[in-house]
Amino acid sequence: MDKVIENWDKILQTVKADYDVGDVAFNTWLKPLKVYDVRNHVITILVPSEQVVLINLLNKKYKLLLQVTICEITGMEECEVKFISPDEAPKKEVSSYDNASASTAMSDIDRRCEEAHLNPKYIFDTFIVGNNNKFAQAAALAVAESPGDTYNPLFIYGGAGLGKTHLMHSIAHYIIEHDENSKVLYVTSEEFTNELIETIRNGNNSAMSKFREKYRNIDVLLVDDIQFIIGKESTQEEFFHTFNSLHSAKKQIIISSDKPPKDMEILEERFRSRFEWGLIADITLPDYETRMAILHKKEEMEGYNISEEVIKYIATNIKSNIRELEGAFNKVMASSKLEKKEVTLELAEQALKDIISPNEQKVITPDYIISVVAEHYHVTVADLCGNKRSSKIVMPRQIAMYLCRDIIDTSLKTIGKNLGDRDHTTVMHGIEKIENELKVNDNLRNSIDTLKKKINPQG
Ligand SMILES: Nc1ncnc2c1ncn2[C@@H]1O[C@H](COP(=O)(O)OP(=O)(O)OP(=O)(O)O)[C@@H](O)[C@H]1O
Repeated sequence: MDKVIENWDKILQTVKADYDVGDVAFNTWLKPLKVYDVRNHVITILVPSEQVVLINLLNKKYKLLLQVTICEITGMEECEVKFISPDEAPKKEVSSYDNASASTAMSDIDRRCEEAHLNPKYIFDTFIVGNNNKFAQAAALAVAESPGDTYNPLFIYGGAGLGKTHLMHSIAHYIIEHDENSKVLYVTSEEFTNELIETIRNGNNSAMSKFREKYRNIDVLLVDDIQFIIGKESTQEEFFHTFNSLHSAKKQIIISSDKPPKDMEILEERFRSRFEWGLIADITLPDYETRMAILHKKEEMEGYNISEEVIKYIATNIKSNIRELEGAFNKVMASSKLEKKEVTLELAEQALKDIISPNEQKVITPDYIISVVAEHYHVTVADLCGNKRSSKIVMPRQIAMYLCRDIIDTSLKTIGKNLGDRDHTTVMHGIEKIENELKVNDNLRNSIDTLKKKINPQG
């Protein structure tokens, strides 16, 4: 056990060097893996939840390479590598021996990134730089290299699904990796609001002091989608004081929004001027070359080999949003797997017929709503469509049902079909559950509000 744990970093680095694994593939696939247990030559490896759907790929591409390298480095005669998802890790044992082992294997940096709720895939290495975002990327890197120094605050703005969150997480990852003492906190403005609502509801001073300590006693604060605090008075007030306190202590603040401060019509002047103190960087729509590069990177990271014709078809037709571009790519791949057919132009056209409309009007589909909800709650689309019953998955699943009905009036049957072939009565129950909860739960109302604006910013 100890030998595998002790040498885990070395094992991964050796696989990388000996088998020519590129940086992006390494950071995406190998780096997040943790040793969970070693027994009778079986090495159980914990796969992070976002990658669970891709366990097949790990088995196909990396299992053998890991087995050979583990034997080489530890001197074991033979071993069997087994990948498991966090859900399969037996709960009882996690709290004792194996948990200690797993956390030993997890580096301090990984732990801090996980605590900061950062998506391991959102790093500078996986961010494609094009004409649409090169200024924002350069500004982000400059801030990451010397936080609190040059541009404070950094204000990144742009339309939905264009990479603001990816860039913010990249900054946070970079700072955590390069400064072991830095205290970095990433929140969406929705999380900030919900936490404040909860604190106010508790109604005691110590809860409020705790909240303030959490947000004011840090080195870097990243607040995503600040536009959602507009009009929420207590949240604005609290954020204003948080901002002032951090800024005057020369702590770095990074904010994202869908518009520049000057166009945020009902933003109070005191915020507008503060947001303009530092640097404002925009991200615009990606051009054709950038869309192609993003699809190629996705193809490389997920280990596919798709014809150029199909990639061009997707890049030519999906122009407005990178989240949709990725969604279209995923849909084509899922269709090929489901129908057990090769990825051809014909298959892509068929798979995307609901998304690519002839008159180029933006179409909101149930699939798109499901993907936005999945991303928002840090779960995968496969989780929402699958059978897991943990509350972390059930609630977002019911929210997806509710939003499909509420925004595009999808029939119960179609919602069920899109969410893993569920029965219409299950869907009806899910929707009712959310409707009832909305009557009494401020946090949920706030979250649904945010999701609706994300899905249909013009709505
Ligand atoms: N330049 C890029 N290179 C690679 N992937 C990108 C790039 N820009 C965006 N993406 C991907 O597109 C998806 C959507 O990006 P992201 O969530 O960062 O958008 P956003 O601007 O924060 O959207 P929203 O305003 O709706 O929250 C993510 O999966 C992200 O990794």
